[in-house]
Amino acid sequence: MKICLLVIGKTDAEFVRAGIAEYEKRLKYYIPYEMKVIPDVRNTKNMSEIQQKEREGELLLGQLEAADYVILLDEKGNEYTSKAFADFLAQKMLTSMKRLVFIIGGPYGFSEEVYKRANMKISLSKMTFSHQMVRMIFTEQLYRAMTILKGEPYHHE
Ligand SMILES: C[S@@+](CC[C@H](N)C(=O)[O-])C[C@H]1O[C@@H](n2cnc3c(N)ncnc32)[C@H](O)[C@@H]1O
Repeated sequence: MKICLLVIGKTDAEFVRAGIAEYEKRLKYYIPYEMKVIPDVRNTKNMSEIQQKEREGELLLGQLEAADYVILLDEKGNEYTSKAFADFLAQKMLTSMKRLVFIIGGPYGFSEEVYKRANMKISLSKMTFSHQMVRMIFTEQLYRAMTILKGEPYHHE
């Protein structure tokens, strides 16, 4: 199984880029992983919030394959402990699933079409993070999950 993280727009802040790069490097020892960046539509046209969400939604859906299991990172999703999230990933790895796709929304969240396509929603907290920060926090949680599954000490440090 491969894990794909779909995000919208380049990572602007250098400290976020550095954090993502660090956890991506570590994660790749455990599982095939890639972060795919969808172009930020804000820079191309003067769009309303709804138009932007819909266009981003079309671009996100265009990246998906029919067999993908799609999980939205969303404040209104189910909350997991890191251990429960690791167990969830372990279950998915036991199946014949080829690709598990996590998606982080843009500044205004997801369009209705994206919500309809999703298999589930996961919340990292009840608080709202910037879509840029979420990519770093989530990459760290993926890495943490892998170390939990391998019984490595990172989770307790
Ligand atoms: C600034 S937030 C968008 C907030 C928007 N008002 C909404 O209703 O979703 C941008 C993206 O970051 C992600 N995000 C922010 N906080 C999150 C959290 N606590 N848990 C999971 N994802 C979060 C979501 O993917 C969200 O679409």
